[in-house]
Amino acid sequence: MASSLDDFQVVSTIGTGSYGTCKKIRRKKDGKIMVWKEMDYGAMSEAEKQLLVSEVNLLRELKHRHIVRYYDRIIDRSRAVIYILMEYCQGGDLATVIARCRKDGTKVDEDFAWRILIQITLALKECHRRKNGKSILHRDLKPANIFLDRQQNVKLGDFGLARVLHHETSFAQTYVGTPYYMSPELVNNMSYNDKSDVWALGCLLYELCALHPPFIANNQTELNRKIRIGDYPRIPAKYCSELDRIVRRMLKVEVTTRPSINDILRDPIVARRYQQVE
Ligand SMILES: CNC(=O)c1c(C)[nH]c(/C=C2\C(=O)Nc3ccc(Cl)cc32)c1C
Repeated sequence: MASSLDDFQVVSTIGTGSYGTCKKIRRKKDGKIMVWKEMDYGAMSEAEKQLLVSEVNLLRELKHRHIVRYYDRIIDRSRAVIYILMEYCQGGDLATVIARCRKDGTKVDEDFAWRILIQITLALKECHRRKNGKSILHRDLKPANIFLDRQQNVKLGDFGLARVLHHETSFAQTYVGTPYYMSPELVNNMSYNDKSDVWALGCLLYELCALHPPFIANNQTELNRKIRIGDYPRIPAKYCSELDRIVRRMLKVEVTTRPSINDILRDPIVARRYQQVE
């Protein structure tokens, strides 16, 4: 039976972004804690609304232990708002973890970094696995879209909708984030592909260790130049050379020499760590 707004009680607001607002909610019938993401589609064109519907339908297909579970959607046509109901991740997001480490002057444990690498790689493997010809590329991999459940398992969230939100006429086009994770092929106006997610994963791992992205600049032109060159300092010395080597593989400027998600999982170092993490 389809959900309705009256089936839920809002507990608190847990995040806001260019897309809308995230709220912690409780289902009245059984007390189950969930999250809904409220998105105002009133300013969207018909094409964008169609894209939003197809993206949300794709979310329904993604059932994986390292992907934030999609449960349902509620459409309030009177207010032109869609509510996307998803799994609650008690550990919050990785952006908050990194900000806390920066504030406290601490670093994340190496084991945690390996767990993030392996579990997000497994999530991306599921997304890149072709489903009736449709590959679900994430397009917006960043610390704020990586979540932790109560058992510190890692979950990839906030899917696909990036294509709608970054659409040229979309209300969310007021781009709030600097695209630190933009791949060289995107800087060169080539198409997004599954190795662009690998580049973004490399940037994410680098930022998790160094507490800042690999490529930083004061303006887009300078950032694009640095990304094209692909030059950046090693991750902090406290992290082993094996982790540094994996990050360097993912940050290969040339797409053809950059590993695929399956190449990463086949890497002997990752395979050995995989046994410890899963
Ligand atoms: C400080 N962060 C939090 O307290 C927090 C917690 C405990 N959960 C979240 C966010 C989500 C959460 O718990 N489940 C989610 C599913 C999709 C999206 Cl886009 C976000 C979430 C956040 C931002």
